Amino acid sequence: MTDKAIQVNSEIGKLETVLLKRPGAEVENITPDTMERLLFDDIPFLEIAQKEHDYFANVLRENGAEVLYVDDLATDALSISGDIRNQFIETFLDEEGYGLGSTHDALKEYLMGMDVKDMVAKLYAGVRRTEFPFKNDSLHDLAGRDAANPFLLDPLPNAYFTRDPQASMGSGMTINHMTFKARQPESLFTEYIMKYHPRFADKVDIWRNRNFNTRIEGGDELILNDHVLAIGVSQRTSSKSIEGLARELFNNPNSQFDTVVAIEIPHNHAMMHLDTVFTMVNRDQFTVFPGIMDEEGKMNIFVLTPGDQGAINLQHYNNLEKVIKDVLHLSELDLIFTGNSDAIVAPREQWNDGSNTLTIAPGEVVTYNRNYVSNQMLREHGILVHEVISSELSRGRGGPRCMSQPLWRENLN
Ligand SMILES: NC(=[NH2+])NCCC[C@H](N)C(=O)O
Repeated sequence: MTDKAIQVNSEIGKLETVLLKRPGAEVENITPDTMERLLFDDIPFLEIAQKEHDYFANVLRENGAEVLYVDDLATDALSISGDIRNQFIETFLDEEGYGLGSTHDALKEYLMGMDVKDMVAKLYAGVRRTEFPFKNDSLHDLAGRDAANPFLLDPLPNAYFTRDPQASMGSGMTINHMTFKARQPESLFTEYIMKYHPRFADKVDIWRNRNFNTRIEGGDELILNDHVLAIGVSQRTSSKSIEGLARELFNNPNSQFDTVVAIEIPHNHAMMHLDTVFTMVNRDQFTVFPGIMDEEGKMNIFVLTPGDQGAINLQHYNNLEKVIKDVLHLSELDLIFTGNSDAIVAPREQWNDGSNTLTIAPGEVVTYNRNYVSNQMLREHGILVHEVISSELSRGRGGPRCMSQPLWRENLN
């Protein structure tokens, strides 16, 4: 591989290029009945969510980052040829359970008849039964389906959390098999972008593809430095995927990663990913939600390193501070607790992604303005905080880190 298209050797190096998805019609295709299945706690007001998202994108641009939009890249990649488009639609429909039959044929005809940009927007927004003249359902299409669901293809309202379908890691990426059906199609877009978009094709190491059936999501994948990762063992990422990824990274000559810190966190909706409770904001500073530790401050942490003949060594620890200091060779570590560890403020601000900071340079972060206690804590610890507006975006349970996929960060010296 001559030139690289991805360079992410830390969580904190100056952000140069970032991938976002502006919330679209998909967000208005959530209903009270589907909300839970679609992983939302409320229905955002799209117009305001878009304004907030544009504000976020502008803060990143003003601070020197190139902002790319995933739907634009997908449109470019799928515009390359009818064959690529055909293959994509066949896979998409097949994964949605329309491998053959009259619904498959009708959906395919409808989607392939669109302008590519509209087709991409439609796949994110979802396709309703009543949208196009629909011939007879076949038994195959109806059996086992929820007849009350007005959507033939469900909307993908979580797409604006671009962190999760994949994770940039060194010169490559993991393209993720996501946990819930509601999000699984999202990483198919990443796969096609990485495979066909001229900016990325043949320039990205794929450490793990989405065809594995064990789950992993980008919110759990933290790049602590050019050879150490922290990965959450969580509702969304299994120990099996972590082991598989570690094995690949330790044995692939293009990878420099030799240490994976697997951090077990509670399996629940408020803390679905490691980055909702633990993020890196500077070389020796991290945010932490106190609720991930027991009363004695302990938790389950496993450090994976290469063993003999492709095996993996595993060590168990329970003190997060000590492990991070060891793997990063630091003498001191500053842990900044969400909501100042207050019994009410900490869980409230964690719920609104108070720990989900996006670091745009060492000691410089983007956070939601609603988490004012955590933001104040960050400032008191010397961090430069850029606040973004957050009333509607936060209803999907994700913050600035979740809403961004760095593709290029300046290397630290
Ligand atoms: N990296 C993150 N913390 N992402 C948050 C994703 C939130 C989204 N509603 C989900 O449940 O999947």
